[in-house]
This record gives sequence, structure tokens and C-alpha cells, in this order.
Amino acid sequence: MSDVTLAQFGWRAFFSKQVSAEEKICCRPVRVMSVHRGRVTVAGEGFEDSIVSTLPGAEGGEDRPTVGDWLLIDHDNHGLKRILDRASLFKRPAPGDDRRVQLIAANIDTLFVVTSCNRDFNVARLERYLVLAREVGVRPVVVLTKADQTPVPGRFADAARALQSDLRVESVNARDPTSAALMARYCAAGQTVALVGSSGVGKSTLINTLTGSADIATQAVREDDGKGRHTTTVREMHRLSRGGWLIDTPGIRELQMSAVTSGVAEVFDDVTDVALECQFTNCGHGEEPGCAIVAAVALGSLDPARIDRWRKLAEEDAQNSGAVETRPRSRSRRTGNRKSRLPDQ
Ligand SMILES: Nc1nc2c(ncn2[C@@H]2O[C@H](COP(=O)(O)OP(=O)(O)OP(=O)(O)O)[C@@H](O)[C@H]2O)c(=O)[nH]1
Ligand SMILES: [Zn+2]
Repeated sequence: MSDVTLAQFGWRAFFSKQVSAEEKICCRPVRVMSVHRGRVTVAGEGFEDSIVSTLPGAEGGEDRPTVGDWLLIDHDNHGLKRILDRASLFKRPAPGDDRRVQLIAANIDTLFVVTSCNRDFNVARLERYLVLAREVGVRPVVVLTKADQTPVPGRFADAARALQSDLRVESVNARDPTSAALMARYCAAGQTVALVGSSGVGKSTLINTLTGSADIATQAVREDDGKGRHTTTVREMHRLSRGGWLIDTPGIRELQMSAVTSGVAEVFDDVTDVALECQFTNCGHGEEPGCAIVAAVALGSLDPARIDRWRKLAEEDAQNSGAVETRPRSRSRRTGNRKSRLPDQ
């Protein structure tokens, strides 16, 4: 990796303009390739090292490095000086401790939401992933694999495109490099991508096609098992054959919904726009007078199934965010403690 330039690592104006003149002299920017207990492996222009990951004066929370982060480290002793502001950050509540967050990955540009042109294709699940991506500020691209195994790939693509007006959808045969070349433009030098999707949809196949190697599936990417054992050699950022980077960690594969209020609002903006017209601001969109949602459904301009999915996601979000009273709310669908994980994981 000694020949990789900063720009190829993903360095761009968003990061360089955060660096002061003084820092330019005493520090070196490096990107986090993988995270281990107490240490991170980092790489920069002509530079690779494993450094202590504790930030002097860190206040916890998001103040620690995660894979994909850009760091400034001291030129001489390689000590961690600063984590640069992130262009995007995937995180989740730490298991068993609601007040702590677990950082999953930073500075991902594109999230490939992978599903197959078969029974795996599920609009509600796609919407969940789109909500996650929007919440984090990452561009989602729906990748429909196994397009070679259906006579009607266009139908799946149309159904996916209908979810959001500006949504990018690519239909591929994940096993065929020429077909996967459709995804190349998201994988160019300096670009960082990640993949999510159910088991068996072809994520490993795609990764192998995109990295041009066959070893990803066999790589032991294992998080610390609590007994102090961890693999120190495994990279969590993989170089793509087009020059970009792929972040593949257990955390990414297990992405789940947590506090995604603005993501829900963005993915369902057609619904939330209509809800603004309801007569009462706390409208439950049931039997209240002057409900614009009910009226739009009656007119056929909103799909009742989509409204149901919106309610479900918004309710889950309200529970995950610990909100006491939120919209939307329906009498029939309100549940005590709905599981927030994606159904297939
Ligand atoms: N014909 C065809 N087969 C595919 C395609 N994508 C994946 N497959 C096959 O589907 C099976 C599952 O693919 P994987 O890449 O292992 O799926 P995965 O998403 O990584 O699954 P997990 O590792 O369980 O998360 C393999 O036998 C692949 O060869 C495709 O686009 N077309
Ligand atoms: Zn209403």
C-alpha cells in the first residue's frame, strides 16, 4: 500500500479544510484501517502503523476512532492528536448499555443495499435500509442480484425505483464481472462503500467480484470474543480493484434501526408532506376530523400499505429513541416492545 496517495485513501476537501496551518506542520493525516482493543491500524501516504487509539482528553461518546476515520497523528511519535469530523458515521447503542454508543464505521460514501430478484425482495426491508442510509447521510444504492435468474428483472427494478424518486437501482449478476462493472462508478479511487443485505443475497460474491479476489469469504473477521482473543491481522477496509475501499465488519452486517427520525422523514417524505396538512398537529391519522392522510388514501394518492409501513417504522423509531409521545400513532398497531432488528438478521 506504499504507493497509495492520500486522495486514493479518500482524502478530500471536507477533511483537508479542517486541518490548521500549525497542524499541517506537526501532524500527518492517516485513515483507520482496522480497530482492535486499545489500538488502531492506520495508513497514509507511504505510511502504515498500529497506534494507541486513546485520544488525550476524550470525553467518551463518539470521541474515539473507528474504522474509516481520518486521524491526525504526531509526525514524530505517531501519537493520536485528533479525529477529524466525519462525513458520515454508522453507530448503534452499545449492547446492554443504552447510554453508550458503539461506533461501527465512519466516512462511508455509498451503502449498497443488496437484495435478490427472488423471494428475498421485500419492500419493507428495503425501506428500512434506506431509512438507515438517509439518517447517516450515506448515499444508498439498491443492488438487485440474481438478475440472471429471473425472466422479469425489470419488474424488481421498477418496484425498487418506486420507493424513492431519486433512488439508484442496479440489477446485476454478482458472479459476472462485466455485470458488476455497473457498480464500478461507486467504487472508484477515493470512494468508500459498504454492503448490507440478508444472508444468501450475494454479498460475499459481490465483494469478491469487486475486489477481484476470492478470499473475502474465507477471511476471519471476528470481533473480540470477550476473552481477550482477537485477530490482529484482519483488515476491515478492503481495497477494491477500481481503487476504492470496502468496509466490511460484523457491525455493518448487523446494522439495525436505532433513532432514525430524520431518515424516516426523508424516505417517507411523500407521506410526511401530506401529514402536515392534517387539521390537528397531533393527528393519529385514524378517526380524527380533517386528517389529510385518510383523505389522500381515499383519493388513491397515497398507498395504504406504504402508510402502514411508515407507521411501523416511526413507532419503532419512537421506541428506540425513548420518546414518550410521538407521531404517528395508531390505536391498533401500537405495541409494547417491538423488536427493532431487521427481520432477517
Ligand atoms: N446466478 C446467480 N447466483 C448468485 C448471484 N449472487 C450470488 N449468487 C449465488 O448465491 C449464493 C449465495 O451468495 P453469497 O455471496 O454467499 O451470499 P451472502 O449474501 O454473502 O450470504 P451470507 O454470507 O450468508 O451473508 C452463492 O451460491 C452465489 O454463487 C447472482 O447474481 N446470480
Ligand atoms: Zn392525520
